[in-house]
Amino acid sequence: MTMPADLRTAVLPAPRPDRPLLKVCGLKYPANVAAVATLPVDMLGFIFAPKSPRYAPTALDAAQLRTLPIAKVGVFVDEKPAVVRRTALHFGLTAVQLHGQETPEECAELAAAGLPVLKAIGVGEVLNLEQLAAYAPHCAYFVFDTAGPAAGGNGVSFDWELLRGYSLPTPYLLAGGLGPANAAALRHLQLPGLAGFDVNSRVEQAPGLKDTGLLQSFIGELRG
Ligand SMILES: O=C(O)c1ccccc1N[C@@H]1O[C@H](COP(=O)(O)O)[C@@H](O)[C@H]1O
Repeated sequence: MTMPADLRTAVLPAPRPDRPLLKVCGLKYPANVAAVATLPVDMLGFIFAPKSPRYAPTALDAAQLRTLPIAKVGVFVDEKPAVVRRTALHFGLTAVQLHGQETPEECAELAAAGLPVLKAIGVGEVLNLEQLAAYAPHCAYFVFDTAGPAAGGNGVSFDWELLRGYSLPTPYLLAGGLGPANAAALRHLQLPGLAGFDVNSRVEQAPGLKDTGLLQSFIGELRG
């Protein structure tokens, strides 16, 4: 099942030379989705992992998402590719973020079906870049997130210097505990391959409910 082009309401943004991309992840309430979509952000993320407190499908409005003219990224954890494709079609997702132990072959299968893949990589005290090479040809972006007790949304940052030696051609979003507390550091952060930032639990009032005021001040501080 290939994603029909006419059901896609947005394309996944490419890295920009003038500023870092910003993805706001973990949305679920339609009014909050609409409010965040008016901010100068590049991608919205929706969690389709049942164990997450940000699990979105029961609250989301599929018709709203299908027509929202912004890139929409569905986040899945070790989900069957057929289910990922069906969900993407139903909600009009632009791309999928695979946040579990998915293989390069699974990434390749979804990319071949017309769904750009963001592969999340949990980073601990070391980062094995050699293991990532097999994913690189099939992924639009990597998402480097802190390894932790939950698959994602742990709200904790890792040592970004681990990415200083990054040399793969795939750009990446930095994730893990990003928000107002580290906006100033992010503003000056320069790392090879860094395309932008992914914010989630540090910019919300409650799981799945983003704080638009906090986001506005974060964006202001990030972009100056
Ligand atoms: O947010 C979740 O609940 C979640 C659940 C399962 C997979 C991924 C999830 N979120 C992703 O986690 C990172 C970092 O989030 P945080 O800033 O540390 O809260 C982010 O990429 C989300 O996409």
